[in-house]
Amino acid sequence: MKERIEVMFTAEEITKRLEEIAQEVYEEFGDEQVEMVCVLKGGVVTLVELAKKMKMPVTMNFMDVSSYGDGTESSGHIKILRDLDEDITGKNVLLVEDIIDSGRTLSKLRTLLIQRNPKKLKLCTLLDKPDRRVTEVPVDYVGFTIPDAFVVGYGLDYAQKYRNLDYVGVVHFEEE
Ligand SMILES: O=P(O)(O)OC[C@H]1O[C@H](OP(=O)(O)OP(=O)(O)O)[C@H](O)[C@@H]1O
Ligand code: HPA
Repeated sequence: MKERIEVMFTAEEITKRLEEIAQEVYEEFGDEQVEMVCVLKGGVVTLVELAKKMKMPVTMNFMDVSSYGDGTESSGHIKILRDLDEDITGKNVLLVEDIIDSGRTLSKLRTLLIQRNPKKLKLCTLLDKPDRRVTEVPVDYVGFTIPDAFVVGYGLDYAQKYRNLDYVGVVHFEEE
């Protein structure tokens, strides 16, 4: 099988949407400092690109959780592989993800971070796939709502590949 990638959102469309989200975030936090928390690995591209558009002072921190193997199916388990290295108590926190699918990852992370008493916690995802939702989670900023298709690019992978694409595309699996 070989993979063919069909463009869903171009680099320009994503950039424009992230600019809009940065503006919405500014309307929420104003000039107060925001701790941007990235969920590795997929969230890293969105976090970096969004951070460049933010108008207030931001700091960055990283968590690594795992819910998927090498394929396209959720394992149903979330493992914290790396935790934040700073306390978020009393801070404005913006959790940045690449995609919400079943909702398990973000829901679990949200519960975990709320227990640490941030001043405010807002959730942002580049992509939302509501058809696949198993666990509801309130998301504050959504880049694009997409149908149930397996997508790659802009941080998202298939078997660890394609994270570096500057666009988001649907993967089609074809006979060689
Ligand atoms: O809503 P869910 O069904 O929980 O799926 C979403 C999660 O799955 C992907 O991460 P993955 O575990 O594949 O790790 P990665 O970011 O390192 O690719 C994605 O980056 C989200 O974190
Ligand atoms: O569509 C997807 N692509 C890549 N990783 C994912 N993790 C959940 N959904 C997806």
